[in-house]
Amino acid sequence: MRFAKGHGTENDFVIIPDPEGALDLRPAQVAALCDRRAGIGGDGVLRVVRTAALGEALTGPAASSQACEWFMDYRNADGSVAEMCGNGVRVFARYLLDRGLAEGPEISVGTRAGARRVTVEDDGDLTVDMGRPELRGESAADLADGTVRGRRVFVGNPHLACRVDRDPDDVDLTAAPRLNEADFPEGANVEVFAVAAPGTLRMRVYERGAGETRSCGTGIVAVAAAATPPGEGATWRVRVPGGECVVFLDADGARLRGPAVIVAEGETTLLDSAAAPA
Ligand SMILES: N[C@@H](CCC[C@H](N)C(=O)O)C(=O)O
Repeated sequence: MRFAKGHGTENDFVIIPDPEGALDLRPAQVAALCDRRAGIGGDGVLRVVRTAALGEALTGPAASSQACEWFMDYRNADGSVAEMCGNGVRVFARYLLDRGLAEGPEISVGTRAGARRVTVEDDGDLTVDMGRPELRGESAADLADGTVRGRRVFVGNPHLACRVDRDPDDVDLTAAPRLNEADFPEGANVEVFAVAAPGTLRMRVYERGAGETRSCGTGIVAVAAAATPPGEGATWRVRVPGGECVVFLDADGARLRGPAVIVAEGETTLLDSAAAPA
C-alpha cells in the first residue's frame, strides 16, 4: 500500500491514498501506522478518498461535503474517528495539489464537519476557512498538576480552551486531562494558552485520541476565539511547540493560515496494533 507522510507545524500525519474507497481501515491498523516505534509514526491518519466512494452517510454538518470531489477521512492515532483537523486539512490539500489531484489556488475538501475551502497563498502557506467557532460556556479539566478552567469551543470538533496565568510550558500535560463528561460526552481536545505579546498567543494542546501534540489547527482557532472579546474581530498569531499559525476572526468566521509539507512517501503493509481496539 502506498503512503505519504506530511505535517503542518509538526502536527504529523500518515497519508493513505484510497481514491476508490477500497480500504476498510480498522482502528487497530490506524494505531499501527501511527506507532512511533513499530510503525511510520503520526498524530493521525488522513485517508484520501473520493467523496463519491466514501461509503458513509454525509448528513448534518457533513452534508456540505457532498459537493467536494475529495474527502478527508481523519483518524486519530489511537484509531478513533474525528470530525475535523485544521492542520490535517492543509496537509491533505498540499497532497492533492502536489499529486495533481486538484488545482489551486482554491480547493474544497470534504470533512465530517462540512466542506472546508483551502486557498494557496503566494508564499506557499495555505489558508483554510474554518467556519464559525461556537463558544459554549465554561468547563474545567483536571491535569496532573491541578485544575484548569476554560471555554468550551466547538470548531467542528470539541475543545476546552483554558487561559492560564503562567507560561504554558510550565503546565504538566503528561497525563490525559479529566473532563466533565456531561460537558463533553464525546471527549475533547484541551488547550492551555497565554497572551505572549499584543496579538500573539502561546498554546500547548493535549489532543483527544493522540495525547500531547506539537500543534493542533482547530485548537489554535479555539484559543483565538476564546481570547477575542465577544462581538469583535481579531487577528492572532498563535505560537505552538511546532511553529506558528495565524487566525483571522471576523463576522464570517475563522480563517487559519499556516504551512503544510509532504516529507516522505513509500510503501507499507497494513498491520494490526495490539494496543488498539480491533
Ligand atoms: N490535530 C488536529 C485535530 C485532530 C482531531 C482531534 N484530535 C479530535 O479528536 O478532535 C487539528 O489540527 O485540528
